Amino acid sequence: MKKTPETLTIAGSDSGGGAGIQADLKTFQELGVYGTSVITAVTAQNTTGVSAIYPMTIQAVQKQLEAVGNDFNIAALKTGMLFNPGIINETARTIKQFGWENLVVDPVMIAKGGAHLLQQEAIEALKVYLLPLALVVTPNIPEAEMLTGITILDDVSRRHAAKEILSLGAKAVVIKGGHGTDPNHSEDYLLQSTGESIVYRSARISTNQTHGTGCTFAAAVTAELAKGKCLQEALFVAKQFIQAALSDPLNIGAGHGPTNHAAYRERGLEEQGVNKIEVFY
Ligand SMILES: Nc1ncnc2c1ncn2[C@@H]1O[C@H](COP(=O)(O)OP(=O)(O)O)[C@@H](O)[C@H]1O
Ligand SMILES: Cc1ncc(COP(=O)(O)OP(=O)(O)O)c(N)n1
Repeated sequence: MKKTPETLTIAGSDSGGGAGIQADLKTFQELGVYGTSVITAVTAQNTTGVSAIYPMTIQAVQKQLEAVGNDFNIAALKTGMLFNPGIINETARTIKQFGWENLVVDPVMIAKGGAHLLQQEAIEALKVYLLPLALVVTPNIPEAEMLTGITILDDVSRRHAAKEILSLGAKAVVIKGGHGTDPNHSEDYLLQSTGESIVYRSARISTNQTHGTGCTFAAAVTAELAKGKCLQEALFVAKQFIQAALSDPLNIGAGHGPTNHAAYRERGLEEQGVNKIEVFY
């Protein structure tokens, strides 16, 4: 009997479909896993920005988590926009209750247009309650800076920030390079609690179709973990997936358009040219 791995995303809804729950479910589907979802907030959002945020009540989050936990066999899960300390506490409590492993924490804080998707006072709750449960945390550069107070200017400060995040209890951290200053490359830096580090480097694609890159990347990692890949392999596939999604733009909307979630499946595993991923140990 065919057994499709079951996954969960705990995140906000993006009415524009490029980030949040919508990006996660599309990515899960593309990578061949079954996706369930717990919605933490509804955002009114399109490619030009976020115009309103409606957080769910803690009870609404709790009921969704229970419904999923009582019926599905979650092989891997991710968190995205969690918005406030109450939702974070409830999420952490339930993850422990159901014994869910393979947790990918994408510490979503600020959308591209500047909207705050995490309250300032929730950063502490994220650090104290959620990060210690994570198999991997996937901050972008500004999020890593907010979590640590360290300004990331070069490889040394990036490693320093990664170490600081590991000290909060996560087993691994990937500081993503989309906000980096290298005009030619985007580098994602993995540091594991074992001390092992890997750099995943791709060509930087010149495009404004970048809405939801972080959500899509973390969802791809989650899908691959659910299929039984180790973290290092899951990150490699996720980097390939996002590179394909960026290099074949859909050109939708007037602002930062969504990435193309179908590109990886449609174009296959192109490992040359713009889709080449280099790995440095
Ligand atoms: N212009 C780009 N070209 C190539 N890869 C990119 C580009 N922008 C982002 N990425 C990749 O997308 C993923 C998400 O990174 P990032 O944009 O830093 O996250 P976020 O969306 O959370 O801000 C990473 O794998 C990063 O390397
Ligand atoms: C509902 C929702 N969740 C997360 C985000 C942020 O997504 P991200 O992948 O970091 O992409 P950008 O906002 O930076 O494009 C969001 N916008 N909405």
